[in-house]
Amino acid sequence: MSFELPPLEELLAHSHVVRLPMRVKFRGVTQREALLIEGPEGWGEFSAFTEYGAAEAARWLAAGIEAAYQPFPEPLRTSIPVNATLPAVAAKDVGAVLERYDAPHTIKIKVAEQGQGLDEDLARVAETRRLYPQAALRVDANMGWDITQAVSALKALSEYDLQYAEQPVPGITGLAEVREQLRNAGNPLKIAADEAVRKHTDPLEVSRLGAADLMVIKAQPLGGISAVLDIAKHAELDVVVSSALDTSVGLAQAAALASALPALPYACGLSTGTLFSEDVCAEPLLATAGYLPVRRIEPDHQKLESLRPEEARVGWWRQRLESCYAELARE
Ligand SMILES: O=C(O)CCC(=O)c1ccccc1C(=O)O
Ligand SMILES: [Mg+2]
Repeated sequence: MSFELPPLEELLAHSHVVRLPMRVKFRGVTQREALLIEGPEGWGEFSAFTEYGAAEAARWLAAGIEAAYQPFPEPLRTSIPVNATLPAVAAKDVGAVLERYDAPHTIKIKVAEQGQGLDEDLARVAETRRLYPQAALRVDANMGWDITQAVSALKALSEYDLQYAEQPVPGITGLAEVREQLRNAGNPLKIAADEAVRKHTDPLEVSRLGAADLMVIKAQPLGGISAVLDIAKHAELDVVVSSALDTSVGLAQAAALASALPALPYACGLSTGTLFSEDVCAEPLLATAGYLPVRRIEPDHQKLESLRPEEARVGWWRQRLESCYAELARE
Protein backbone atom coordinates (compact mmCIF):
# COMPACT_ATOMS: atom_id res chain seq x y z
CA MET A 1 0.00 0.00 0.00
CA SER A 2 1.23 3.45 -0.85
CA PHE A 3 -0.34 4.96 2.30
CA GLU A 4 -0.75 3.95 5.92
CA LEU A 5 -3.39 1.33 6.74
CA PRO A 6 -6.11 2.71 9.01
CA PRO A 7 -6.80 0.66 12.18
CA LEU A 8 -8.94 -2.45 11.63
CA GLU A 9 -11.43 -1.37 14.33
CA GLU A 10 -12.01 1.90 12.52
CA LEU A 11 -12.71 0.08 9.23
CA LEU A 12 -15.10 -2.36 10.91
CA ALA A 13 -16.91 0.47 12.67
CA HIS A 14 -17.53 2.23 9.34
CA SER A 15 -18.44 -0.83 7.24
CA HIS A 16 -21.82 -1.67 5.72
CA VAL A 17 -22.62 -4.94 3.96
CA VAL A 18 -25.15 -4.84 1.13
CA ARG A 19 -26.67 -7.31 -1.33
CA LEU A 20 -28.00 -5.99 -4.62
CA PRO A 21 -30.60 -7.86 -6.67
CA MET A 22 -29.84 -8.22 -10.39
CA ARG A 23 -32.26 -7.97 -13.29
CA VAL A 24 -30.49 -10.66 -15.31
CA LYS A 25 -28.14 -13.46 -14.34
CA PHE A 26 -24.49 -12.45 -14.77
CA ARG A 27 -21.39 -14.57 -14.04
CA GLY A 28 -23.82 -17.16 -12.75
CA VAL A 29 -25.17 -14.87 -10.01
CA THR A 30 -28.47 -13.09 -9.51
CA GLN A 31 -27.35 -11.11 -6.45
CA ARG A 32 -24.19 -9.17 -5.75
CA GLU A 33 -22.76 -8.64 -2.27
CA ALA A 34 -20.37 -5.87 -1.25
CA LEU A 35 -18.88 -4.32 1.86
CA LEU A 36 -18.82 -0.53 1.73
CA ILE A 37 -16.49 1.56 3.88
CA GLU A 38 -17.11 5.16 4.85
CA GLY A 39 -13.83 7.03 5.24
CA PRO A 40 -12.62 10.60 5.59
CA GLU A 41 -12.55 11.14 1.80
CA GLY A 42 -15.81 9.37 1.00
CA TRP A 43 -17.01 5.82 0.37
CA GLY A 44 -14.97 2.85 -0.83
CA GLU A 45 -16.06 -0.59 -2.02
CA PHE A 46 -14.68 -4.01 -1.12
CA SER A 47 -16.49 -6.64 -3.20
CA ALA A 48 -14.04 -9.38 -4.15
CA PHE A 49 -15.99 -12.25 -5.70
CA THR A 50 -17.03 -14.63 -2.94
CA GLU A 51 -15.00 -17.56 -4.31
CA TYR A 52 -11.68 -15.66 -4.04
CA GLY A 53 -9.21 -16.50 -1.25
CA ALA A 54 -7.80 -13.93 1.19
CA ALA A 55 -4.54 -13.23 -0.66
CA GLU A 56 -6.34 -12.37 -3.90
CA ALA A 57 -9.22 -10.56 -2.17
CA ALA A 58 -6.74 -8.39 -0.24
CA ARG A 59 -6.02 -6.41 -3.43
CA TRP A 60 -9.70 -5.53 -3.62
CA LEU A 61 -9.67 -4.41 0.01
CA ALA A 62 -6.66 -2.18 -0.65
CA ALA A 63 -8.67 -0.55 -3.45
CA GLY A 64 -11.68 0.05 -1.19
CA ILE A 65 -9.58 1.52 1.62
CA GLU A 66 -7.74 3.77 -0.83
CA ALA A 67 -11.05 5.14 -2.18
CA ALA A 68 -12.30 5.92 1.33
CA TYR A 69 -9.06 7.38 2.68
CA GLN A 70 -7.41 9.06 -0.31
CA PRO A 71 -8.73 11.78 -2.58
CA PHE A 72 -9.67 10.75 -6.10
CA PRO A 73 -6.97 11.67 -8.65
CA GLU A 74 -7.09 14.92 -10.59
CA PRO A 75 -9.54 14.22 -13.44
CA LEU A 76 -8.52 14.82 -17.07
CA ARG A 77 -12.15 14.42 -18.21
CA THR A 78 -15.51 14.88 -16.49
CA SER A 79 -17.37 12.01 -18.13
CA ILE A 80 -16.35 8.55 -19.34
CA PRO A 81 -17.52 6.88 -22.56
CA VAL A 82 -18.92 3.49 -21.58
CA ASN A 83 -20.24 0.34 -23.22
CA ALA A 84 -23.54 -1.35 -22.49
CA THR A 85 -23.00 -4.90 -21.20
CA LEU A 86 -25.20 -7.64 -22.58
CA PRO A 87 -25.22 -10.88 -20.56
CA ALA A 88 -25.51 -14.20 -22.42
CA VAL A 89 -29.28 -13.95 -22.82
CA ALA A 90 -31.41 -15.55 -25.54
CA ALA A 91 -31.63 -13.60 -28.81
CA LYS A 92 -35.31 -12.89 -28.19
CA ASP A 93 -34.43 -11.04 -24.97
CA VAL A 94 -31.64 -8.86 -26.38
CA GLY A 95 -33.94 -5.93 -27.18
CA ALA A 96 -35.49 -5.84 -23.70
CA VAL A 97 -32.13 -6.00 -21.90
CA LEU A 98 -30.49 -3.33 -24.06
CA GLU A 99 -33.49 -1.02 -23.80
CA ARG A 100 -32.45 -0.35 -20.22
CA TYR A 101 -29.31 1.41 -21.49
CA ASP A 102 -29.75 4.97 -22.69
CA ALA A 103 -28.70 5.17 -26.37
CA PRO A 104 -25.56 3.00 -26.20
CA HIS A 105 -22.82 3.72 -28.77
CA THR A 106 -20.82 0.63 -27.78
CA ILE A 107 -22.10 -2.78 -26.64
CA LYS A 108 -20.17 -5.66 -25.07
CA ILE A 109 -21.80 -9.04 -25.62
CA LYS A 110 -21.05 -12.07 -23.47
CA VAL A 111 -20.40 -15.23 -25.50
CA ALA A 112 -19.17 -18.81 -24.90
CA GLU A 113 -21.37 -19.18 -21.81
CA GLN A 114 -21.23 -22.64 -20.20
CA GLY A 115 -24.01 -24.85 -21.51
CA GLN A 116 -24.60 -22.75 -24.64
CA GLY A 117 -23.38 -23.27 -28.20
CA LEU A 118 -22.01 -21.08 -30.97
CA ASP A 119 -25.49 -20.91 -32.53
CA GLU A 120 -26.74 -19.01 -29.49
CA ASP A 121 -23.76 -16.62 -29.64
CA LEU A 122 -24.29 -15.97 -33.34
CA ALA A 123 -28.01 -15.36 -32.80
CA ARG A 124 -27.34 -12.96 -29.87
CA VAL A 125 -24.72 -10.97 -31.78
CA ALA A 126 -26.82 -10.92 -34.97
CA GLU A 127 -29.84 -9.60 -33.06
CA THR A 128 -27.72 -6.91 -31.38
CA ARG A 129 -26.33 -5.84 -34.75
CA ARG A 130 -29.84 -5.76 -36.22
CA LEU A 131 -31.14 -3.54 -33.41
CA TYR A 132 -28.04 -1.31 -33.20
CA PRO A 133 -26.62 -1.06 -36.75
CA GLN A 134 -24.35 1.89 -35.85
CA ALA A 135 -22.96 0.66 -32.51
CA ALA A 136 -19.45 -0.62 -31.93
CA LEU A 137 -19.81 -4.26 -30.83
CA ARG A 138 -17.31 -6.28 -28.83
CA VAL A 139 -17.56 -9.81 -27.40
CA ASP A 140 -16.27 -11.29 -24.14
CA ALA A 141 -15.83 -15.07 -23.90
CA ASN A 142 -14.39 -15.11 -20.35
CA MET A 143 -11.94 -17.89 -21.40
CA GLY A 144 -14.88 -20.09 -22.47
CA TRP A 145 -13.31 -21.52 -25.64
CA ASP A 146 -10.24 -23.57 -26.49
CA ILE A 147 -7.98 -22.28 -29.26
CA THR A 148 -9.62 -24.16 -32.13
CA GLN A 149 -13.12 -23.20 -30.98
CA ALA A 150 -12.08 -19.58 -30.50
CA VAL A 151 -10.59 -19.21 -33.96
CA SER A 152 -13.63 -20.65 -35.73
CA ALA A 153 -16.14 -18.84 -33.48
CA LEU A 154 -14.40 -15.48 -33.94
CA LYS A 155 -14.20 -15.94 -37.70
CA ALA A 156 -17.96 -16.54 -37.77
CA LEU A 157 -18.76 -13.70 -35.34
CA SER A 158 -16.57 -11.27 -37.29
CA GLU A 159 -19.32 -11.15 -39.89
CA TYR A 160 -21.12 -8.74 -37.55
CA ASP A 161 -18.18 -6.32 -37.48
CA LEU A 162 -16.54 -6.56 -34.06
CA GLN A 163 -14.37 -3.93 -32.37
CA TYR A 164 -12.47 -6.61 -30.42
CA ALA A 165 -12.78 -9.95 -28.65
CA GLU A 166 -12.05 -10.12 -24.92
CA GLN A 167 -10.24 -13.15 -23.42
CA PRO A 168 -11.45 -15.82 -25.89
CA VAL A 169 -9.26 -18.50 -24.28
CA PRO A 170 -7.37 -18.91 -20.97
CA GLY A 171 -3.82 -17.71 -20.51
CA ILE A 172 -1.43 -15.31 -22.15
CA THR A 173 0.11 -17.61 -24.75
CA GLY A 174 -3.42 -18.78 -25.62
CA LEU A 175 -4.38 -15.22 -26.54
CA ALA A 176 -1.25 -14.81 -28.65
CA GLU A 177 -2.00 -18.06 -30.46
CA VAL A 178 -5.62 -17.13 -31.31
CA ARG A 179 -4.51 -13.70 -32.47
CA GLU A 180 -1.79 -15.20 -34.65
CA GLN A 181 -4.09 -17.81 -36.22
CA LEU A 182 -6.72 -15.19 -37.03
CA ARG A 183 -4.12 -12.95 -38.62
CA ASN A 184 -2.71 -15.83 -40.67
CA ALA A 185 -6.25 -16.39 -41.93
CA GLY A 186 -6.49 -12.74 -42.95
CA ASN A 187 -8.71 -11.71 -40.00
CA PRO A 188 -7.30 -8.66 -38.15
CA LEU A 189 -9.79 -8.84 -35.21
CA LYS A 190 -8.28 -7.21 -32.12
CA ILE A 191 -7.82 -9.34 -29.01
CA ALA A 192 -8.20 -7.94 -25.49
CA ALA A 193 -6.71 -9.52 -22.37
CA ASP A 194 -8.80 -9.50 -19.19
CA GLU A 195 -8.34 -12.54 -16.93
CA ALA A 196 -4.75 -12.80 -18.26
CA VAL A 197 -4.11 -9.38 -16.67
CA ARG A 198 -6.33 -9.66 -13.60
CA LYS A 199 -5.27 -13.13 -12.47
CA HIS A 200 -1.63 -13.04 -13.42
CA THR A 201 0.98 -12.27 -10.80
CA ASP A 202 2.49 -9.75 -13.22
CA PRO A 203 -0.22 -7.64 -14.86
CA LEU A 204 2.28 -6.25 -17.38
CA GLU A 205 3.30 -9.64 -18.78
CA VAL A 206 0.63 -9.50 -21.53
CA SER A 207 1.90 -6.12 -22.65
CA ARG A 208 5.53 -7.16 -22.58
CA LEU A 209 4.88 -10.24 -24.67
CA GLY A 210 2.62 -8.37 -27.09
CA ALA A 211 0.10 -11.20 -26.62
CA ALA A 212 -2.93 -8.96 -27.18
CA ASP A 213 -3.92 -5.65 -28.74
CA LEU A 214 -5.33 -4.12 -25.58
CA MET A 215 -5.74 -4.76 -21.86
CA VAL A 216 -8.85 -4.68 -19.70
CA ILE A 217 -8.06 -3.35 -16.26
CA LYS A 218 -10.30 -3.47 -13.22
CA ALA A 219 -9.59 -1.12 -10.36
CA GLN A 220 -10.47 -3.40 -7.44
CA PRO A 221 -8.66 -6.66 -8.32
CA LEU A 222 -5.55 -4.79 -9.36
CA GLY A 223 -5.29 -2.99 -6.01
CA GLY A 224 -6.92 0.39 -6.59
CA ILE A 225 -6.64 3.61 -8.53
CA SER A 226 -2.99 4.50 -7.96
CA ALA A 227 -1.82 0.91 -8.55
CA VAL A 228 -3.71 0.79 -11.85
CA LEU A 229 -2.53 4.24 -12.97
CA ASP A 230 0.96 2.91 -12.45
CA ILE A 231 0.25 -0.29 -14.43
CA ALA A 232 -1.28 1.79 -17.24
CA LYS A 233 1.76 4.07 -17.31
CA HIS A 234 4.03 1.10 -17.96
CA ALA A 235 1.70 -0.74 -20.33
CA GLU A 236 2.50 -0.47 -24.00
CA LEU A 237 -1.04 -1.46 -24.94
CA ASP A 238 -4.24 0.58 -24.88
CA VAL A 239 -6.28 0.05 -21.73
CA VAL A 240 -10.01 -0.27 -21.12
CA VAL A 241 -11.31 0.22 -17.57
CA SER A 242 -14.04 -2.23 -16.66
CA SER A 243 -16.28 -2.86 -13.69
CA ALA A 244 -16.20 -5.94 -11.51
CA LEU A 245 -19.98 -5.71 -11.24
CA ASP A 246 -19.56 -3.09 -8.53
CA THR A 247 -22.25 -1.09 -6.77
CA SER A 248 -22.38 2.62 -7.65
CA VAL A 249 -19.64 3.19 -5.04
CA GLY A 250 -17.20 0.91 -6.87
CA LEU A 251 -18.27 2.26 -10.25
CA ALA A 252 -17.41 5.76 -9.00
CA GLN A 253 -13.92 4.51 -8.08
CA ALA A 254 -13.46 2.98 -11.51
CA ALA A 255 -14.75 6.14 -13.23
CA ALA A 256 -12.31 8.21 -11.17
CA LEU A 257 -9.51 5.94 -12.38
CA ALA A 258 -10.67 6.24 -16.00
CA SER A 259 -10.89 10.02 -15.61
CA ALA A 260 -7.18 10.19 -14.78
CA LEU A 261 -5.81 7.99 -17.60
CA PRO A 262 -3.88 10.07 -20.14
CA ALA A 263 -5.43 8.15 -23.05
CA LEU A 264 -8.85 6.54 -23.21
CA PRO A 265 -9.29 5.30 -26.79
CA TYR A 266 -12.08 2.78 -26.03
CA ALA A 267 -15.37 2.96 -24.16
CA CYS A 268 -15.08 1.53 -20.64
CA GLY A 269 -17.15 -1.34 -19.17
CA LEU A 270 -18.70 0.81 -16.47
CA SER A 271 -22.42 0.87 -17.13
CA THR A 272 -23.10 -2.36 -15.24
CA GLY A 273 -25.21 -0.39 -12.73
CA THR A 274 -28.00 -0.96 -15.25
CA LEU A 275 -27.90 -4.69 -14.47
CA PHE A 276 -29.04 -4.10 -10.86
CA SER A 277 -32.68 -3.57 -9.99
CA GLU A 278 -31.61 -1.70 -6.83
CA ASP A 279 -28.48 0.20 -5.87
CA VAL A 280 -27.09 1.85 -2.73
CA CYS A 281 -28.11 5.41 -3.50
CA ALA A 282 -31.12 7.31 -4.77
CA GLU A 283 -29.27 8.33 -7.94
CA PRO A 284 -27.17 5.35 -9.03
CA LEU A 285 -24.18 5.89 -11.30
CA LEU A 286 -25.78 5.24 -14.70
CA ALA A 287 -24.77 6.36 -18.18
CA THR A 288 -26.60 8.92 -20.30
CA ALA A 289 -26.17 8.38 -24.05
CA GLY A 290 -23.16 6.19 -23.31
CA TYR A 291 -21.35 8.59 -20.95
CA LEU A 292 -20.89 8.14 -17.22
CA PRO A 293 -20.36 11.19 -14.99
CA VAL A 294 -17.26 11.30 -12.76
CA ARG A 295 -18.41 11.95 -9.18
CA ARG A 296 -18.35 10.63 -5.62
CA ILE A 297 -21.26 8.44 -4.51
CA GLU A 298 -22.93 8.93 -1.16
CA PRO A 299 -25.03 5.87 -0.22
CA ASP A 300 -28.46 6.40 1.26
CA HIS A 301 -28.80 5.29 4.87
CA GLN A 302 -32.23 3.88 4.17
CA LYS A 303 -30.89 1.87 1.21
CA LEU A 304 -27.97 0.54 3.27
CA GLU A 305 -30.57 -0.65 5.77
CA SER A 306 -32.93 -2.26 3.26
CA LEU A 307 -30.15 -3.90 1.21
CA ARG A 308 -28.42 -5.39 4.26
CA PRO A 309 -28.37 -9.22 3.98
CA GLU A 310 -28.95 -11.68 6.82
CA GLU A 311 -26.52 -11.62 9.78
CA ALA A 312 -24.61 -14.71 8.63
CA ARG A 313 -23.58 -12.88 5.42
CA VAL A 314 -22.75 -9.68 7.26
CA GLY A 315 -20.55 -11.71 9.61
CA TRP A 316 -18.90 -13.47 6.67
CA TRP A 317 -17.92 -10.17 5.07
CA ARG A 318 -16.64 -8.66 8.30
CA GLN A 319 -14.57 -11.80 8.88
CA ARG A 320 -13.27 -11.53 5.34
CA LEU A 321 -12.30 -7.91 5.89
CA GLU A 322 -10.27 -9.07 8.90
CA SER A 323 -8.45 -11.83 6.98
CA CYS A 324 -7.68 -9.53 4.05
CA TYR A 325 -6.58 -6.79 6.41
CA ALA A 326 -4.11 -9.25 7.95
CA GLU A 327 -2.72 -9.89 4.46
CA LEU A 328 -2.26 -6.18 3.83
CA ALA A 329 -0.72 -5.59 7.26
CA ARG A 330 1.94 -8.24 6.44
CA GLU A 331 3.09 -6.33 3.33
O1 LIG B 1 -16.81 -4.87 -19.13
C1 LIG B 1 -18.05 -4.77 -19.01
O2 LIG B 1 -18.76 -4.37 -19.91
C2 LIG B 1 -18.73 -5.15 -17.73
C3 LIG B 1 -17.95 -5.89 -16.71
C4 LIG B 1 -17.71 -7.35 -16.99
O3 LIG B 1 -17.93 -7.82 -18.08
C5 LIG B 1 -17.25 -8.19 -15.89
C6 LIG B 1 -17.83 -8.02 -14.65
C7 LIG B 1 -17.47 -8.81 -13.58
C8 LIG B 1 -16.51 -9.78 -13.75
C9 LIG B 1 -15.90 -9.97 -14.99
C10 LIG B 1 -16.26 -9.16 -16.07
C11 LIG B 1 -15.50 -9.33 -17.36
O4 LIG B 1 -15.18 -8.38 -18.04
O5 LIG B 1 -15.13 -10.44 -17.68
MG1 LIG C 1 -13.89 -9.79 -19.41
